[in-house]
Amino acid sequence: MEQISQHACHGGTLTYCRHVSETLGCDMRFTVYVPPHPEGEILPAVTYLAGLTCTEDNFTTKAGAYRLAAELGLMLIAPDTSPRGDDVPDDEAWDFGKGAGFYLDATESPWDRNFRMESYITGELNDLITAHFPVDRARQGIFGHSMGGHGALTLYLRHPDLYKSVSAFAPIVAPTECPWGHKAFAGYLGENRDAWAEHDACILMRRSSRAAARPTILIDQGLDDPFLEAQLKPDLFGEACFAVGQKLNMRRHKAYDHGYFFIQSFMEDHLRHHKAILRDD
Ligand SMILES: N[C@@H](CCC(=O)N[C@@H](CS)C(=O)NCC(=O)O)C(=O)O
Repeated sequence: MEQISQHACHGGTLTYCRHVSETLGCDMRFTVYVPPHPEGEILPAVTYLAGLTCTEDNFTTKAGAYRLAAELGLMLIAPDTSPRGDDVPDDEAWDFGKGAGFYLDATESPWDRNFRMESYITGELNDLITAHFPVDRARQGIFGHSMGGHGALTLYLRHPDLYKSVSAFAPIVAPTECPWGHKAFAGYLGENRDAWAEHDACILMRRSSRAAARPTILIDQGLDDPFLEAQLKPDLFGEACFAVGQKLNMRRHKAYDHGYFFIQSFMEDHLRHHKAILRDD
């Protein structure tokens, strides 16, 4: 792993990193914020998954998360949204290919060689961060925005031993029922709908048997979000949670759109949500 740059930030350090990913077959970048902490202490960590067209830098520069992360003693990890580089296949559209990895492992050619973001985030990246930063592997959470909200919800539901807390801003909750999801899943997973179902937060929630034992899930959604009706459909997730007894705090906010001004407005509540669940008992 190569350290690209390191910056003092609210008493802690923000590090931009680059490494050769074996899982994705390309160079990848990510950032890690380490809050001020006593020497030798290991810390709870929350991974943020960004949305379509984003890199590791959108959250890092626009979410306004680090002042409170410093106060709460939370590590924050911001990966990229897809494999990168000239050798990685791409699509002309902004909602498929690079910048649109959808946090799953593709099975269709030519995407299956590089587009393995689920294995990358939950495996290789997690191991790399544990090796280089003071993270408590047993106290990790995940959150995200839009496509990254889909990633956070599905990786949380698919990897319960890894992630203990989850929240999302304007998530895609039912990719099997919206145009972004149809396009991505058909491209990455082919036409097998059983494979699609494995990456749909609503279906995973309805199938889950441990909902009552899980902590509350926090979701914020702006009501002036242009993607709300056609792509995001948060009510479907509300119905799925209700059906299985999952506690859900879904908040709808008048006037807020889909962007990072919305995200930074509610960031504090998300960090406090994760800290409360990841507390050191
Ligand atoms: N294709 C449009 C929309 C893309 C979009 O809204 N992406 C969201 C995630 S779904 C985002 O976070 N964009 C980057 C940003 O706001 O910093 C664009 O590039 O303007």
